[in-house]
Amino acid sequence: MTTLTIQTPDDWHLHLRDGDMLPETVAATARCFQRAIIMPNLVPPVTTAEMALDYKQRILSARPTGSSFEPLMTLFLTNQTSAEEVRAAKAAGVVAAKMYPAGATTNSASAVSQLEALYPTFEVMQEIGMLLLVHGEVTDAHIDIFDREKAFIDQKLVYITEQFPDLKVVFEHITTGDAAQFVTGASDNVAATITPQHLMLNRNDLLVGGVKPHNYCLPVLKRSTHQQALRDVVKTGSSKFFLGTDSAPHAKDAKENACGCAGCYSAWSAVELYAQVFEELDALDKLEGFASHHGADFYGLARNKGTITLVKEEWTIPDEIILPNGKPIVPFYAGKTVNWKVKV
Ligand SMILES: NC(=O)N[C@@H](CC(=O)O)C(=O)O
Ligand SMILES: [Zn+2]
Ligand SMILES: [Zn+2]
Repeated sequence: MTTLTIQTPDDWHLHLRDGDMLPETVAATARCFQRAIIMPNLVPPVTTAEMALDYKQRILSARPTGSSFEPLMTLFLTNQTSAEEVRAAKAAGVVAAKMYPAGATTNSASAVSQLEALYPTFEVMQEIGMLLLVHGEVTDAHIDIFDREKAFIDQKLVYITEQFPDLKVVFEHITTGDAAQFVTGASDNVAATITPQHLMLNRNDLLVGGVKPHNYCLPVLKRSTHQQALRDVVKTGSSKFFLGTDSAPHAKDAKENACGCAGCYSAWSAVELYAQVFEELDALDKLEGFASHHGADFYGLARNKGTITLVKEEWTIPDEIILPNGKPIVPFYAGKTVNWKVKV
């Protein structure tokens, strides 16, 4: 196969950041995605309906001329998020609320430390049809970083999904066979996003032959058996799994640092890298469902009308991207060859 046309895809997990970064990040995603779920972990985080609407305007203003890209906004949950705020967000068109355990990842210091305090809020979300998106890792110091996703399932997610059976939950950026198995066995109200890096890489790609800071993201890459389990589950074509790049840019000097930031900036090549993975799996016929159907269906939104065409064509991801402020970012898979390209 040398060309592949699919309905226009959406990115169900994306970090665009803010300010100076927006012209770069919005254009990179709008090149092939129609919509994206915009993560709210700014500084300060997007905790109110009003902040979400303001942020949405900044994103819309940063779109390239002629782009019809649609940001879908989310609310950042804290211990204090009230049911009223969630209702106001829903009325303002916010589609989901994001739960980060406090300290789990980038800019999550003010996130949730008392999950139980949010149960009345979950009750309201369930009632009004606001989705719950979770960064599924516990943060207890004594839990090994490679076990934090599994511990989150056992300690939190089983309980949440049982107590709130009508709440739609997206288990974001899953990294383990345990998560794939949990989601597969859970009700139709539970789904998951999967990133390109967790399908393509395992922890050897992070740690063997020198530490590779540009492959460092959270949840951290796991052993190859988990990578294989994620590849197996997307190959099934199950509608519970869909595309979420977790494209998460950080300045080059913040990644190549004694205390490097977590996040891979994959927007430049994400849809092509997914195509490469599905081709390796001999499952290119499953790409469209994963990229363009399952997410919209789960969110209860219409599927996109347009199409994109991928062409079998080798190209090399740039070593660096220079932001308008002169700062470099190293994209995910920098300097490496990709064998599909979106035709523009
Ligand atoms: N995935 C990451 O490694 N980083 C994300 C945060 C997140 O999605 O956990 C970021 O905002 O940088
Ligand atoms: Zn996360
Ligand atoms: Zn993320």
